Amino acid sequence: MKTTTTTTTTTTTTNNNLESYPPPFRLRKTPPADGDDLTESTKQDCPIPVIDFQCLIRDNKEEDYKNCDDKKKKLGEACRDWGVFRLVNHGVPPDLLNKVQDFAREIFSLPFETKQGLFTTTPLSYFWGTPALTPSGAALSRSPQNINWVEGLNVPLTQLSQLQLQPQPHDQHPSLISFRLATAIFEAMSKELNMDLTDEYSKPHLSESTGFIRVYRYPPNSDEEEEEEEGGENTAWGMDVHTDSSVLSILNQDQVGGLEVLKDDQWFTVKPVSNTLVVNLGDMMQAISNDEYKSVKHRVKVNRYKERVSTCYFVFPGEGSVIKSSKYKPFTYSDFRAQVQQDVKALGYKVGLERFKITSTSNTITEAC
Ligand SMILES: O=C(O)CCC(=O)C(=O)O
Ligand SMILES: [Fe+2]
Repeated sequence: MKTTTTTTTTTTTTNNNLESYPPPFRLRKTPPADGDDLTESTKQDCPIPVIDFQCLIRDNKEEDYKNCDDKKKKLGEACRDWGVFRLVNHGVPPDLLNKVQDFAREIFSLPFETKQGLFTTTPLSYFWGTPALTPSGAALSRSPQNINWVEGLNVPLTQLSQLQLQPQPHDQHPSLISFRLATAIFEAMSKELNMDLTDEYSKPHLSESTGFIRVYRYPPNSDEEEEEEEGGENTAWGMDVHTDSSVLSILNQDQVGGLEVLKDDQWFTVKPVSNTLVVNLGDMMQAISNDEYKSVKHRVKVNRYKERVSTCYFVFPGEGSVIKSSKYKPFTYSDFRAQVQQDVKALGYKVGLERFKITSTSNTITEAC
């Protein structure tokens, strides 16, 4: 079934500036003449749950908004059944979201060699071919056969103010807006889970200091040879199937589409809808909720003709805050991150929460293989 898609002010174009891409990504293909060049998946219906942010915050203030009750219930269902939802009425000025993306687009459009050398003196780090980075922002290496069709910019939330974004009034600063939004969503979830936020362990579940913002650019891929080999299917992945390590990941995507989430062994496209954000629950949220909520498996497909840009804010617990859960042995976020880094280096993939799971027979860590 075909559904209508609203368009944003941010334009998405076929890139003629091929030298801005990392060399393996410099493929070019002209979009079909009828202009119908979005992926098939962006034309499908989108069943991802929709959550009204205004209702979540009203509920936190203990006000009696009867018509919000259903929406609160919906939050619980979204977190339990999907691990992802679309957030509407989120209150983040669209101008600000566009500014961040436009700023990143300008940097992405610089020649590849310039981007590689530019960031020794700025808080930004540039990476490509993998989204797996060390804590200092360097890309973990990948084999050439296994590169992700993506390049990105990473900036710690605490250093965002050093970037030359257009000046904002103090309380409108992107880092403050991002953290406030994440905190409000987390509080609504904690309430839905009947978690006691006055508990000494609960407070540092979200920290401003460990969060980072990433902007990704996914170059188009329409490699004819790959298409023939795979019977017409485009085999390049912007991002392979994974779960986020975060508590929450808040995502703003442009109109190209390609993000897919897994539910009950079925893949669903998260259709781009302007002025909405996508909230993914990450591994930390799954652990904090004793596996009641789930960390959503997701992946990113690349478009054949158009590059895609997305911005993502990842929010984590404080480095040393202990995650206590009935399902996992206590661990800190830094323990978790170190384990992920070790697994990616040694095995080529993240094992994740399984590493910390309490097994039924013993309290030892479950081995990956
Ligand atoms: O670009 C996207 O839509 C998703 C990015 C993502 O999944 C990630 O960075 O973990
Ligand atoms: Fe992700």
